[in-house]
Amino acid sequence: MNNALIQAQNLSRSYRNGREQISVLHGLSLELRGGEAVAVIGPSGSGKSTLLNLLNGLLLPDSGQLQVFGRAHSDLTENDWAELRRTRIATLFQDGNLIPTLTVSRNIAFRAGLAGLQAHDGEALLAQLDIADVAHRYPDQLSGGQRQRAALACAFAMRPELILTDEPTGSLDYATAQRVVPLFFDAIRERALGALIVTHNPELAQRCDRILELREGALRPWDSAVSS
Ligand SMILES: Nc1ncnc2c1ncn2[C@@H]1O[C@H](COP(=O)(O)OP(=O)(O)OP(=O)(O)O)[C@@H](O)[C@H]1O
Repeated sequence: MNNALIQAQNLSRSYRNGREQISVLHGLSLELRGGEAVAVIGPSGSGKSTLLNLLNGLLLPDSGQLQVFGRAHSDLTENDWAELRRTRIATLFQDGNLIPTLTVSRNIAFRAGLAGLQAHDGEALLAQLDIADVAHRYPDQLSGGQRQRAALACAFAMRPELILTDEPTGSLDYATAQRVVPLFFDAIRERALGALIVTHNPELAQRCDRILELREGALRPWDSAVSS
């Protein structure tokens, strides 16, 4: 049985800027299974954000096939995508996705609530990520690293099956990253999540099951000898 969370074949996506057409992705293929962490690296402007946004339904491909949880993108309505983002796909961007008017605990409870869950493990998540002491604070009262860990706790609180993330450790100092990276991977493995991790952090990339490079519009297995 094929248990791929994502299957993409020959995807292409371009943008139009006035009369200029920018072809960003062309002939991109990808398969991601539950329990698998895949790192995506690539130069600035290569289309990494575009790819994440195709996979969470915020952008549509121009052509190609995309299946998410076994469903063809052409069969998914905007409501279906919204439901997937609420319950099954967590997207975690560098600047976090916290609601500024809610404390950290309430952000977690809210995120879990959207997925129809109660945040039973909210306190445990905060303790694991070493931010229990700031649970009562609002996002603008946190450091960049604390905010990023709070956003991570929110992403896990919704118990996603797929996590799409852009530099999940980008705002963390070295010591905090050393602590948070193993927790991040423990959470992925324990929950058998599929994770697509856009990163420039070699340590994070090396911990993934595969490293793919986005170059000239498509994903290829990363070859450090060629890329260096
Ligand atoms: N809304 C848009 N309209 C026009 N061009 C866009 C749009 N969004 C992105 N682009 C262009 O598409 C290309 C890919 O952008 P994208 O943000 O996906 O790259 P990236 O690999 O995530 O870059 P970075 O690492 O710098 O964040 C870039 O040339 C960018 O200028």
